[in-house]
Amino acid sequence: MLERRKPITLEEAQAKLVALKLPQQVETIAISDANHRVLAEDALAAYDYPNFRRSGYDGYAIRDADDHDFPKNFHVVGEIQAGATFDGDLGENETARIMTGAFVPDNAAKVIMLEQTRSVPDQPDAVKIMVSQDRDNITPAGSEFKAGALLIAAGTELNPGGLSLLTAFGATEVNVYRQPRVAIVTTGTELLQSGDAPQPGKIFNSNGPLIANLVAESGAIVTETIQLIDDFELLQTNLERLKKTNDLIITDGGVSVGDFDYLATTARDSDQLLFNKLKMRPGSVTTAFVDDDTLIFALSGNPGACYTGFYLFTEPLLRRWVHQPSRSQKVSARLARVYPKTNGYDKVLRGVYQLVDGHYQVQLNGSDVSGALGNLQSTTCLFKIPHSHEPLPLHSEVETWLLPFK
Ligand SMILES: Nc1nc2c(c(=O)[nH]1)N[C@H]1C(S)=C(S)[C@@H](COP(=O)(O)OP(=O)(O)OC[C@H]3O[C@@H](n4cnc5c(N)ncnc54)[C@H](O)[C@@H]3O)O[C@H]1N2
Ligand code: MOO
Repeated sequence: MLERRKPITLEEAQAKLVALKLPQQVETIAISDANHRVLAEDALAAYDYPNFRRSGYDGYAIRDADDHDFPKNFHVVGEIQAGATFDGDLGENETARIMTGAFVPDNAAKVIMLEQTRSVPDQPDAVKIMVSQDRDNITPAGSEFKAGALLIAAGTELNPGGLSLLTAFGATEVNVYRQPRVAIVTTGTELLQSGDAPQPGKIFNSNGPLIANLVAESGAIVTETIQLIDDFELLQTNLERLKKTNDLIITDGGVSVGDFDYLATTARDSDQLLFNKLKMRPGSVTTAFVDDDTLIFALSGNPGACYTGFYLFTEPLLRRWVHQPSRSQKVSARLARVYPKTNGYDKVLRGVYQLVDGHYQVQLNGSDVSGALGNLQSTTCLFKIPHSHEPLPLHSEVETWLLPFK
């Protein structure tokens, strides 16, 4: 007997995923491993920055009291390299040669750039300063940050610039949200592995690497990618094993109504079935369920449907896990070419977009067939054609997701 499924819309399915409570786990990791990780607490300045008065130029430090009647000779009482300090004070008409980034003597008021000075013949301990300068060329202590100031807010995805800022305050570790651990299970007795010889009736497992790369690019950890023949016991054993050490499992294929579509049965018997039939194409069989506290996405085996389902449902959830919005940008775009087919279901098509005079324009990118994979490399967006008896007129506004990594 063919099991009847209750179809829901794309938006209803997305809302069910948004309603799922996700764990809030924080871990401490080395700064060197933190690029693209998401900060779990505000990072604050541990002290004033810079924490000493710094020279902005190579030159000579002088007192305010001596800043007049140029040109005149100064007695050079020391040389301050970047990294060194200067003990004591400058006296009348005394100066210290100073390097960019070096500690400025406490009673110096200005650094005169080297270009404004001349050596004094036969007097190695003297320098002639030709003119004064309007600016003091000194970066005051605490001028960029006061102790306790917010450096980077919690919830920010760290990048090389942010990590350099934390490092400037001596940080070696950082508290970030834990990334979800994701196992990928591709199913199908027809699947070959890359390196196998082509065989009649068989196809290469192209969705395995597709999903693995998409998961990794979304900021999650791929723990393993396995390939199983269609076998109910084998599937159950592997799911039981993977549930123990993963937050999420993404399966692919075997979720329709065929005799070997065992994932459909597994989903139906799970602790919480979220959805197993969508009022949309491609990917009408896209399924999500929770079993033993592990979220399982069962994506369609058809490559176009697998790709679309990942971006619509899986990617936003993986991003929410690490407190980030989806990397897809939702916009309204105008149809640049009529999509001539009419359909009883909403369609989410693989497209390409252009920005013309400030408006996004979108059109189908090659094939709309669920099993097609030739357009995945060049697809830059997904867009929705709502179900209708008439084709949408040219320039109609359509919901569009501009895809990341494009
Ligand atoms: N009687 C019905 N048949 C089908 C229905 C239906 O409603 N009634 N739905 C069709 C639709 S729509 C879709 S989509 C597919 C979904 O099927 P599954 O998700 O169960 O996937 P499979 O049947 O396992 O495979 C579909 C297709 O994709 C190829 N495939 C599978 N895995 C991979 C992989 N890792 N890499 C590349 N290609 C893969 C597979 O060989 C099939 O050609 O069901 C329709 N049938
Ligand atoms: O669900 Mo299927 O609509 O052909 O991808």
